[in-house]
Amino acid sequence: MATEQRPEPFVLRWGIVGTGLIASWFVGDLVRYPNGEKSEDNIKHVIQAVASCSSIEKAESFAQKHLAGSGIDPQLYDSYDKLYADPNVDIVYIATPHTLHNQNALDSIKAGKHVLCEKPMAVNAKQAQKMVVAARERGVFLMEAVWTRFFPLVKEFQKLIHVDKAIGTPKRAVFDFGLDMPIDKAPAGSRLRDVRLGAGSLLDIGIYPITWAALALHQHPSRTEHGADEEQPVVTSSLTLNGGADEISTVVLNYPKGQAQAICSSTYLYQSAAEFGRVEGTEGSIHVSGLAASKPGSLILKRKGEKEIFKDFEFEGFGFFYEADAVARDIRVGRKENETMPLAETLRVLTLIDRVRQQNGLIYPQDDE
Ligand SMILES: NC(=O)C1=CN([C@@H]2O[C@H](COP(=O)(O)OP(=O)(O)OC[C@H]3O[C@@H](n4cnc5c(N)ncnc54)[C@H](OP(=O)(O)O)[C@@H]3O)[C@@H](O)[C@H]2O)C=CC1
Ligand SMILES: O=C1OC[C@@H](O)[C@H](O)[C@H]1O
Repeated sequence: MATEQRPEPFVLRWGIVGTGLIASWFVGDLVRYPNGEKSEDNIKHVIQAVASCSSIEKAESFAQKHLAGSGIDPQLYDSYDKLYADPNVDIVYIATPHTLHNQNALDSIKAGKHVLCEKPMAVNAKQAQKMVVAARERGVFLMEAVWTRFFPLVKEFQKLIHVDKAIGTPKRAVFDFGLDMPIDKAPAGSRLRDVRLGAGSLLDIGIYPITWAALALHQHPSRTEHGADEEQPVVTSSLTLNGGADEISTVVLNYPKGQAQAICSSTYLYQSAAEFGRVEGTEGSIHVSGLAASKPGSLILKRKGEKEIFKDFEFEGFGFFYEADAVARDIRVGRKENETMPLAETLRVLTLIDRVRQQNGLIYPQDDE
């Protein structure tokens, strides 16, 4: 009797730049299923290298804490440049504060590496545009790591709205991301407080409600097949600044073509309710709950005159494997950008955020560069 052979997996070798909070969540998820158990597509992620710009000890301690026992033994570096030069690294995951993303990505691209860059891809659209041009010229993959877009719940959310038309025509979206971590309590020099590192709730967490508004009101799930509606909404906004960084943001988006509006808010002063957002349409509404707007866990579909439908999407881990698998699928076939998080969408959202910042005098030192 012939034994069934599992085909060789597609192996993607990651280089991790920065050893802070998000890097630990990301690698934790990737080593959770080291042999592609979670992957539908026979993909295997390997943490090939980890670099800390602080010290080799910091890289060692990161690997010890987050990779020990996983069977993965990454190459450790005390500089990002050494990691970019490592021929065994296929893709660089940039997990540094916002204002460093631009330089880290340009350096990675120059070294011929694919790049997955944490959100926001840059502090402004001008910087992001330079990154896009550099990646295209070098012929490497580039994506902003808006991981939320890759969750099965989000795919279902978009299908319900745009394919099934379950709530009729979507008219209004209200999404909030609040965290109880006031700027005054953040350590001096931390990325949450220091404007030189891009501090402020809008760039850090306000980006998610703006994402939800787009998903709800104007983005078809299979954009390239059906043609993207790139309508840039009219923006009205208000920011409350503390020490030059915004602690509260409210952004109202008006989509004249769709006769629809969104209210997107963020704050560092208060934890959002579990139900962090809803979209209302002519026939009903969809309510989304979870740990935060970045990590939704369940949704409720309420259709007028019908029983509510609750859908649970909980899973183990943070869920970064959905994003990582999507990136691997692209790289496996030579795609240079991702359909779910296209570069045009990164630029559109950052242009919108630039507008909000202009309206409210939120300036970062890097805006002059
Ligand atoms: N997708 C998501 O859900 C999340 C995304 N993020 C994004 O990830 C990025 C990093 O956030 P987070 O992990 O919370 O940040 P941390 O401050 O925890 O970590 C950032 C790391 O970047 C490196 N770094 C390089 N230069 C500096 C510098 N001048 N100051 C501080 N750190 C520096 C350090 O690593 P080393 O010294 O080892 O080089 C540091 O540990 C942000 O852009 C954020 O928006 C953050 C949290 C969640
Ligand atoms: O999901 C998140 O939660 C915590 C924030 O500081 C982070 O940047 C964001 O992406």
